[in-house]
Amino acid sequence: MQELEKHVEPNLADYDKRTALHLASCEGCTEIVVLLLEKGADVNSVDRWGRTPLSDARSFGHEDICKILESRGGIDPVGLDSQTPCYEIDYNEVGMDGATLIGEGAYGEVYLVKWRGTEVAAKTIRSSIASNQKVKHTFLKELGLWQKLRHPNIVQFLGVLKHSDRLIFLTEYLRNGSLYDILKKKGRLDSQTAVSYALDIARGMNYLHQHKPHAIIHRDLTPRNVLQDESGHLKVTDFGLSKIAQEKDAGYKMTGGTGSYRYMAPEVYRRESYGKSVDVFSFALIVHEAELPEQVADKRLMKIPVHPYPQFCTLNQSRCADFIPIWVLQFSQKGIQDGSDEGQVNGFYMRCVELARKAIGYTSPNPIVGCVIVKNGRLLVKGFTPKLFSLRLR
Ligand SMILES: Nc1ncnc2c1ncn2[C@@H]1O[C@H](COP(=O)(O)OP(=O)(O)OP(=O)(O)O)[C@@H](O)[C@H]1O
Repeated sequence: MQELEKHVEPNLADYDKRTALHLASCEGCTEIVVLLLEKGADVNSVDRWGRTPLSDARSFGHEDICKILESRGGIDPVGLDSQTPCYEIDYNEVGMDGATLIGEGAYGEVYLVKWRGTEVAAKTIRSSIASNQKVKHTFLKELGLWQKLRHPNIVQFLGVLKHSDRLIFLTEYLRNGSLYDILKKKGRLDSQTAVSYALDIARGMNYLHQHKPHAIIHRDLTPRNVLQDESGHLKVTDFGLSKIAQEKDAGYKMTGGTGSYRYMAPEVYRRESYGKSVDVFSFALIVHEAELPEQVADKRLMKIPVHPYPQFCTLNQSRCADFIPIWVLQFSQKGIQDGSDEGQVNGFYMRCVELARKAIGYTSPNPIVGCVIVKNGRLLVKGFTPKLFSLRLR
């Protein structure tokens, strides 16, 4: 303190590039941490091992100092590799006893709970999944990545519950449910709504694909993983978690019933190498499902069988990018016999097939989802009629 009073530079570092703030954070000297920050110490000074003062405060369990550093913009770049990479929330702060069950997915149940006076969603992970240490580590790593993301079309991650015998994490709560629920209720969407939804999803996905230093690939983009907020906007959730399904002995069973396979690019469930285009594949299928003509949505879409593995039509055996879900192809070949305008419906499906084909065959490093939203302020999805899909952005 005396040295600081004598105007000694607060960011002075030793041979290992460790500053006074690193030391005070390790030692749990709260007052000195506050003083150093007041005197202009760099909250994110990085030592020889890549650790910031926040990394040190976390390692030594000085929670009050962590809060101070975080409130000043402190980050923990090594956090992802530590045992608990996620922001932790005390179990006792969350009223799990009065929780309301919202739904259940492949990972476990989802509850509506209150945390600090706010309604949030608590996602519980089955013990058959979380009891495998390797799987749990992968899970926490994915959540650690999720917690760093901030975007209006991405569901906000809040933290992991500590002092809980189960693995539970909190996200913001979206009271309008999923796009799956919306499509089930409405059957089909008018073109303006479909475009606006497509834009929301595209914006969220574009943010994930532009993530640095590596793109975040969703791998399991489905209408169930797109939720709607009170204002009607859509947000993407659960990205990266399908990696768990790829862990050996993960205890994870992808729910054919929820239809994940229907939207999943073949490369993913076949565990082949893949890139951003697998999300474009899913995006394309969701967009044309949302925009199906009414008669098709009512009489055909609901009858699409859910396969444990979808049947795929091979156009060219050598490349998995040439697979098209058979139901898209069947519709395009058979047409509709229920007194509808056959030519029109056939034409629509041909465009769907074309779009799916383009999406899965897309190999350029430029994210096609990004292209969708930026072209001259208009939404352009090739394969759909420009009239429907080039409405002005809001
Ligand atoms: N943050 C949230 N806010 C509101 N409802 C949510 C939230 N997260 C999930 N839900 C709802 O909880 C239910 C279960 O969600 P969950 O993500 O566990 O599984 P899923 O996505 O339906 O299926 P799968 O695990 O096979 O992808 C869904 O009906 C979903 O709408």
